[in-house]
Amino acid sequence: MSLGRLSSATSGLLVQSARKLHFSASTATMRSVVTAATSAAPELVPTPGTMKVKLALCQMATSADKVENIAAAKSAIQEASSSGASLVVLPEMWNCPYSNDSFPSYAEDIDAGASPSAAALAEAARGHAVTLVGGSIPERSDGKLYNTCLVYSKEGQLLAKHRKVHLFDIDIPGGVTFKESETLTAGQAGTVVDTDAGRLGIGICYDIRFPELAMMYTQRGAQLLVYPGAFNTTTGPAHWELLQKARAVDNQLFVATCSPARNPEASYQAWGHSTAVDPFGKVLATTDEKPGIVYAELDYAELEKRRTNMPLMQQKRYDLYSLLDKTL
Ligand SMILES: NC(=O)CC(=O)C(=O)O
Repeated sequence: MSLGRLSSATSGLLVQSARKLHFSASTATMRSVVTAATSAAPELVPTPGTMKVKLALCQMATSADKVENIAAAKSAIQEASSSGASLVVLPEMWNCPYSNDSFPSYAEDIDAGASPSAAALAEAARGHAVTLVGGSIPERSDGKLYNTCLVYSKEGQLLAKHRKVHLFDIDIPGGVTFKESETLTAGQAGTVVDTDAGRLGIGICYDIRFPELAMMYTQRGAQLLVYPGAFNTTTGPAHWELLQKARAVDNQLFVATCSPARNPEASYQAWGHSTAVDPFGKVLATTDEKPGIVYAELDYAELEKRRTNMPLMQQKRYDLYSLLDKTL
């Protein structure tokens, strides 16, 4: 399945769901609402064949020096590959400090071929023959900025580009205040991509808080959800692991996150704790806030096992959920 077809199919799914919601809301009688709701069960795309994958989550130290950050990314990919990883993940915003002051000046135009960060990722993926989920970088496109993740094949071919769809705009007094929307624009589509390391659903950081996105990826047959992310010292201890376990258990698939290491000098204190969770909610591997690489062995046969033991997908009451707001 090509990226284009998967991407447009996924965004098609979004549009389709929106249409269904609109239809239910504008229907006058309960009878017609019931008709709409009973046809709401989504088509489930089967997961691809099973395989075992060695995953590496590169919790890089990042600084204000882009050249240094690119060199650090290359060296982390090389180390991960030398340790036998076939799937390598980088953190959110690995080429710059995580701040609205930095995003515009570090942004690169990927589509115009003017992106030293993207060129380095392609070269490293090809040179070390790894599937690479290249964290994210600020992308400039048509006068707008996006928080963008690039996925490369082991031949160095760009397979997918995911722009963070849920921007991180929060205000927790005494904790953390951040408004990505001051500089960034939200992406408009989800991303499911077939790779040599399985079918991946891609989200970036705050995207993990939205179960609907993960659920749609699951319906498209994803085996692993990958979230490059930079939670912080307020939300990290409270929600980081909880959300990963929740997405894994709700959807009975693997979840992986990759954070930058904490930089005590930075205005934004990243939580770190890059983690891999299995379909039963078990933490396979994790770390603290310091730089390092987290490795995990993923066996996609686990999805089938857990989904047979506990057939949640078949037991869902799609016929009921969209009626709850009418009947409660
Ligand atoms: N940085 C993010 O996008 C998300 C985050 O820190 C949180 O959800 O908490």
